[in-house]
Amino acid sequence: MSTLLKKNFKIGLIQLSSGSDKQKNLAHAREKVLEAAKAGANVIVLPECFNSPYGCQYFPDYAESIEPSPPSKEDSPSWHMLSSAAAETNTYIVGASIPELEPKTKKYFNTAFVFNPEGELLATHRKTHLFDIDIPGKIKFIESDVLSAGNKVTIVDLPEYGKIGLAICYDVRFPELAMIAARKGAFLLVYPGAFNTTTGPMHWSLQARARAMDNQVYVAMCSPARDTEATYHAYGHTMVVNPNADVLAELEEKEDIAYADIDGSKIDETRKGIPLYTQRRFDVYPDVSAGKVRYEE
Ligand SMILES: NC(=O)CC(=O)C(=O)O
Repeated sequence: MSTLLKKNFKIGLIQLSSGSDKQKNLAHAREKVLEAAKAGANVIVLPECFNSPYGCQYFPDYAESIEPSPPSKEDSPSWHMLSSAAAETNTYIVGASIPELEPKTKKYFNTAFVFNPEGELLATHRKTHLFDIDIPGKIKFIESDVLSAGNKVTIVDLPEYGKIGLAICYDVRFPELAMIAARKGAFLLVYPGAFNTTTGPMHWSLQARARAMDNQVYVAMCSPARDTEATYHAYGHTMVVNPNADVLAELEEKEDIAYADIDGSKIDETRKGIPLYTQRRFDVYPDVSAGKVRYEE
């Protein structure tokens, strides 16, 4: 058995097609979770903003409050759908993400959840790096016009399997989060994310493979399906990459589910062949996981 992963399992990533009707989005997401579980997935991932279209103009209307925990069904129907689907299917669900309204501060966040097979919430992650970019003539998107940023590295212990690192979309461009999670023992980094048709072809696969290669861990990136009628055109290409940076599964742009086997021996084999973990020179440069890190396990 692997040093990091207690038991091999199948991951299912749902490249969900969502529209403007939240109730329909939730019902549809639930159906797809049942489908993935029926196909044998033990850990199921949903994409960034699965209960709404992706765009700053939508966040306030679709936002839910998740405090106190558990929230009421009225305050957070998405939370309750994820919890009951996890319990019904006996799976772990990375239910990511939804716009969250923090009642106390009236701030909005882009928040992902992890539920266990009993339907209990194990962790939340608020997108830590907001998607503020301006590529002239191509795309301008300023998430910070509406959203506030989370402020921690999120590492979640799935008791049956081991630790995963969880972050959202633009977070993947900041290798520090991945390095910290991997050095704290994560075997898999999960990124629900909605790249677009400009940045997706440039960097989606490169980011996934780079985070996997640098850290010798599995990486799972889960996108919404592309909707060309929407204001934001998601790239799609949901993918799973192994610790040697090989792409194990990749979708196109339409709705579908990607499956991959997560095998602990592949991590050990990769790290034995190329032993980065014993060769780092922390006498020459600092270890980002050793300093003052705000993280949650
Ligand atoms: N949507 C995002 O948060 C990030 C993205 O599209 C990109 O980094 O490119």
